[in-house]
Amino acid sequence: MQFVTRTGFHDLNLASRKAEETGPFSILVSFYVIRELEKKQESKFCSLVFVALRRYVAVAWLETLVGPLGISSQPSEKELISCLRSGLILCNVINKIHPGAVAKVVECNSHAQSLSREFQPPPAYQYFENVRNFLVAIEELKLPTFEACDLERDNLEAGSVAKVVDCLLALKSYHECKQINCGNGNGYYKLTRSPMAMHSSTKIHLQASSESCRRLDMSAACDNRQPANGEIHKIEDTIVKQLADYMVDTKENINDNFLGSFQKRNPDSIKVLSKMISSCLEEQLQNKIPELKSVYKDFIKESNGSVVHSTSMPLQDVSSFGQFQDLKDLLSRTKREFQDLQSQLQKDLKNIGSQVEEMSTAAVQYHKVAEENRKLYNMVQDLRGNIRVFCRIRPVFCAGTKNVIDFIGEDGSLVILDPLKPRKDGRKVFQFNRVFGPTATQDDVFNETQPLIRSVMDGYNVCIFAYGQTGSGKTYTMSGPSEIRSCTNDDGLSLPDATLHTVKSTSDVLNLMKYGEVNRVVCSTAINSRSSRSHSILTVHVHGKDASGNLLRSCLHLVDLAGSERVDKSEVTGDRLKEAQHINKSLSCLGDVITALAQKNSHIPYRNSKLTLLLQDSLGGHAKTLMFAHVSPEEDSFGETISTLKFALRVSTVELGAARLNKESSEVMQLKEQIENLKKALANKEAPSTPSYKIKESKSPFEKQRETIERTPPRTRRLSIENGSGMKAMNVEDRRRPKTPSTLTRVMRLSSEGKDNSQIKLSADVGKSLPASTVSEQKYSHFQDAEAVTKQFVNLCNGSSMMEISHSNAPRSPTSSSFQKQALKTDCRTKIPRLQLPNTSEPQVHARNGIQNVMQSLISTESQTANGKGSQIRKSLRTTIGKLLSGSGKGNLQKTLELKLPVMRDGNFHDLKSPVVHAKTARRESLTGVQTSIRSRRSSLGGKPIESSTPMSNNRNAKTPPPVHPSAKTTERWL
Ligand SMILES: Nc1ncnc2c1ncn2[C@@H]1O[C@H](COP(=O)(O)OP(=O)(O)OP(=O)(O)O)[C@@H](O)[C@H]1O
Repeated sequence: MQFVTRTGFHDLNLASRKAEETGPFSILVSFYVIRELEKKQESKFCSLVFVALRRYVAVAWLETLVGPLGISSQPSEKELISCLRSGLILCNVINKIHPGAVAKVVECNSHAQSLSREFQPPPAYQYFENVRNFLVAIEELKLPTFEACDLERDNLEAGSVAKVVDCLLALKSYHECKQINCGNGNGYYKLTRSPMAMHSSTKIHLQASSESCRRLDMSAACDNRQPANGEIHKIEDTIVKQLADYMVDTKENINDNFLGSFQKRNPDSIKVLSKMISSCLEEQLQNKIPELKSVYKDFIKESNGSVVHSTSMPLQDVSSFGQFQDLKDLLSRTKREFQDLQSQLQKDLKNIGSQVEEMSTAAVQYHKVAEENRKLYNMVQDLRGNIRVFCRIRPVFCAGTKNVIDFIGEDGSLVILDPLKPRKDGRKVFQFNRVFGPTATQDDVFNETQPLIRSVMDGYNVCIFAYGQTGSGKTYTMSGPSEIRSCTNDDGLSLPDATLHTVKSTSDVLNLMKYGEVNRVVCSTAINSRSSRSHSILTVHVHGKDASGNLLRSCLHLVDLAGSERVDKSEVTGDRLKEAQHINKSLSCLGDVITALAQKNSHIPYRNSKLTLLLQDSLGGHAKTLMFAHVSPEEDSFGETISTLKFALRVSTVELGAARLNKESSEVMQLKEQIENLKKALANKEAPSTPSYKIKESKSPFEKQRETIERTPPRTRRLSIENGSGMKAMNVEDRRRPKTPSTLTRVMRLSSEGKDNSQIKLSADVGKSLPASTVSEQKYSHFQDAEAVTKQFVNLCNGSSMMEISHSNAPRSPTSSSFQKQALKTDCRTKIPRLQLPNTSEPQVHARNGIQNVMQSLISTESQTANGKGSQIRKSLRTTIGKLLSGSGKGNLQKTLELKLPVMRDGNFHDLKSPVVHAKTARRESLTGVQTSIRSRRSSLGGKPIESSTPMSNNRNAKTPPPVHPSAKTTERWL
């Protein structure tokens, strides 16, 4: 507002002072100005003006009771105090309101005189008595009082007159209230207090006296005045502006003329102003009371948690009201702050919630990743073939013995404390795949071990061995808590050599274990009362077929090693001492082997002890190996414990390579069987005493084929499953002889029995033309070349590497065939004796394909054995069989067909399965656009199809075996 901006503090004082000096109307004007100033928070100015206004009101009221006071109607503070100093007026006033309130009023003889002699102070004792009695009466009425000395001073203190005025106005309100309510005390009385006093007051007087009827004075607090209408509002603004301008302009000269001149200039405005101020006051009074009532109730409610039930509003004094306002402000401020805090809290909670959500998501992902890591780690471990190491700690037997085990982690960590060192320095940390504490049960151990046992059933070799100090619980782990051992061999049972027993049930295995334990020497030492004096190895061989007919061969070694022991501790002597030395020695050898394996040395000293020799396959092969490292937790075993754990750590670093599955597909098994049969047949041929091969009269296709062969001696192709020695007999001419296609002697007939035409039966009607109805293009095809057969053979193989076959570079040319020596190994250990096959000298033998050729060779060699000429195994057959046995060509397994060939067994011919590639034929046809004719032939190496009638010289696919030194003994291994 213009006025405010142009009015400083000095101006406010001036306005206040001048306002005190103006008449009633000017008071109203000033009051209005005050209201406006209050709006603009010019509180000091307002307060000063308001103090003056109240003083005038009080004086006016006194005069209505006791008549003229002899001072002006708008007296200064000093005038008022001087007037009241005798106390006579005060006593008269209160006696009028409350008769007898001051029983004895000291009448001053000179009172009348004093009225005429203004400003003459009466004797002190007089007014002192009166004032004191007045104050007592006021106190009894529980109205605001003042100090008697407030009337004594000539130099008035700030606020002292205000107290006197407050008291008078309170008395006035009381009087009015009493008049209204006829003295029943339940009404309101209006209590006013000087703004100065309100601001300085700090106490809240919550008095709900039934006697005192109190009312809140709204005049000082009202800031809610609303103009009656828009016109008034405009005029009001104009008046205020003019007043302000005037006051500022005249500054020092605001006096009684102020309003006069103002009225002159704005005669209508004065009327309006008067009306406006009156209505304003009334409105304020009427409107503010209920509003404050509710505010007050709210305040009480919020402060005390209780609701004030009263028909009349409990009154406080003015100071209480001021403090109430302050508290209200404080409350609203606090509310706002609280709301801010609440909203901030909500935000923070929201943020925290989202952060927690993020963290939980991250945690879930972390767990997933951790789980995946664990799987991958295990996978890597599997691929590397590390020996798994479990550590088991047996319980402490002697209570009170210090335990060296400090911590056992779920993740396989183990912390050992050196008893001779302080805890901080003596901690040694180890990490294994799993650590079983003293409370772990056999079930716990078994649950962790079970997957390995399952692996045995899947065809893997598994070795589980228990290592550790004597008495640390190896036998307990491997055999369980049942203690069925016997130190003696009373029943005479002895197992001098290990033998294999067929077991059909678990009890069979347990019985065998019992046998082993009975046979095991156990004796008492200073460390273990039932100390095992030997290693115990139980091997379970598993042979079986899975649902697909694949053959599984695996074994499980359960090794309970004798414990390493310090003889000074075990206190053994004599034979026990020797046993201990042997035990320690073999364990030391085991340690050497482990060290060599861990360091990947080229030489692994397996042969240094029977133990390591026995465990060779498990430690250096492709088995799955698990070690249980056993430790005793006692303090005095600390040295051995550390040694065991270090050894176990070294073991855990040994890489065995990926475990190998010992599974043979049914096709491979059948092929092996064929080879076995062939070997037998060849052996029969070779044996000089063996009678010549007799062919029974039979109407079977193969018998017909054999008859045909006899009638028309075929140009057999030399086939051999041979070793290098077979090359000695290789005829160079034979090797150079070109491959000659045979006449149509072999017809493949697609079997319609198979689900997908996957079986082809070979008809051995050599030399016979098949009826057109059976030799159709769909059902028959030529078996082109031995290599084609052997390639299919390879395709059928799913990777057994346990067989060893020697081979030489045999020629492809279909020359006279003969079997040479062949060496066959299974399981890398079982060696099948080489077969020496007789050579054939027949130059014009028809070429035979694949296994069929082998059969033909077998048949032909029957009559040619006497010639003593060595036959050759074709290089291609050998090579492909080699590949087959080394496991290549798995991928085509699904597309392969099976060839059934008749083989001779026990003097009779039986069907023998051999593979052919139907899919390959189809592919060839699709690529060349030429359908495979019965009469067309094709080199297995991709040569062009040739007619069966093509002269031998035209066969460009014929190959000559490379020259080989006769003394060469080349063997190749497929592992
Ligand atoms: N986990 C276990 N809980 C309860 N007792 C156990 C445990 N491990 C071992 N023991 C007990 O400790 C003693 C020694 O165990 P055990 O004979 O298996 O030790 P060891 O390592 O095979 O000894 P040694 O090498 O001398 O043959 C036995 O009495 C056995 O019952």
